[in-house]
Amino acid sequence: MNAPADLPPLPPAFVALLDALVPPAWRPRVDASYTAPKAVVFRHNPLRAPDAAAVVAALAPLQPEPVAGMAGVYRLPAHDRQALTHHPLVSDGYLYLQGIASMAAVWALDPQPGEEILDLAAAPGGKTALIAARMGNTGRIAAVEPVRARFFRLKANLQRLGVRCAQLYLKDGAQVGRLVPQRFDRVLLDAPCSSEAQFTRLDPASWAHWSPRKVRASAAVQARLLRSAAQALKPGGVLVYSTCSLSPQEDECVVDALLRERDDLVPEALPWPVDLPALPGLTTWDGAPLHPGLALTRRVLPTEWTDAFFLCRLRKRG
Ligand SMILES: C[S@@+](CC[C@H](N)C(=O)[O-])C[C@H]1O[C@@H](n2cnc3c(N)ncnc32)[C@H](O)[C@@H]1O
Repeated sequence: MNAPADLPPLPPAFVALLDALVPPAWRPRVDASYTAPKAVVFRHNPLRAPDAAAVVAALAPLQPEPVAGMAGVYRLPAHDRQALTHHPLVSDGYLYLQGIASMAAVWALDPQPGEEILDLAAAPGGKTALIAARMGNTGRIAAVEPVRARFFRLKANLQRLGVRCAQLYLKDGAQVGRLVPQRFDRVLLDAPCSSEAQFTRLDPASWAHWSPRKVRASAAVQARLLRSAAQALKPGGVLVYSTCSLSPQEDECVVDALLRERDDLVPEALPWPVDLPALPGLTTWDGAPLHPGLALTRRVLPTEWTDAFFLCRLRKRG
């Protein structure tokens, strides 16, 4: 493998973002995460088989390590990724590869059996399936995805994973709040974003479509979707907003704009299942103050086993 110095550098504008956001104590670990493949995190799918230990034992000779604090979640070294990805237990839906921060978004949503949940940007369906698992396939999930090819992938994934409580809608999520205002107990908006979490110096194609302009365009889409998400939420309900972007314009700034528009939403602390490398959200950016409650949001840092992720939980006043 190439030494880090021989790998292509990250885009300068992105390095400037890391300079602004990542404290010096974290920086070597964050920088190293861009130069080596990551550990593989996956979860047992209780909708296919109830006993996680029995399913995971059948992975032998692979020897996953349980992730402390998250029942049914495991980790394997990066070199086992191919073997796991092509394993029949994965293709048959008993196990699902999913980043730990991605799972934490569903922990933050905290769906309860029997509730009505909106998943406003659902494909390929990893979070929809985890919501269904947390609800024991009871209640109802409305899963929205406007991109046709991704919609059918969502449908196939949910079938493979044994999800029976989801109804799928091929639709622009920005319209949903207007069509069904104050309908859902909980709303997840895992928004389309500039996907900065996917950057790796091992593959410069990972940032080929990224630019500060793309960040601005993503932020505009996110703002429309978040407004719709807030409108679709019942009084007293919980809204989780997440992105796999590090840019504050796509994260705190989008939430800040919503909190300026509506005074019925309150940031809440995230139920945090596991010791993740994360920082509190920003309360200033680019010289401007942001809503102080944004300190309760979390920015998961990219490390050897985590991807960058932003998580925010809001409660609508009852
Ligand atoms: C980050 S991905 C969602 C990942 C998904 N929540 C999961 O865990 O598998 C964002 C999704 O939003 C979809 N999307 C893009 N524009 C949208 C819109 N206007 N309304 C709803 N979803 C949209 C994208 O096609 C993409 O599938």
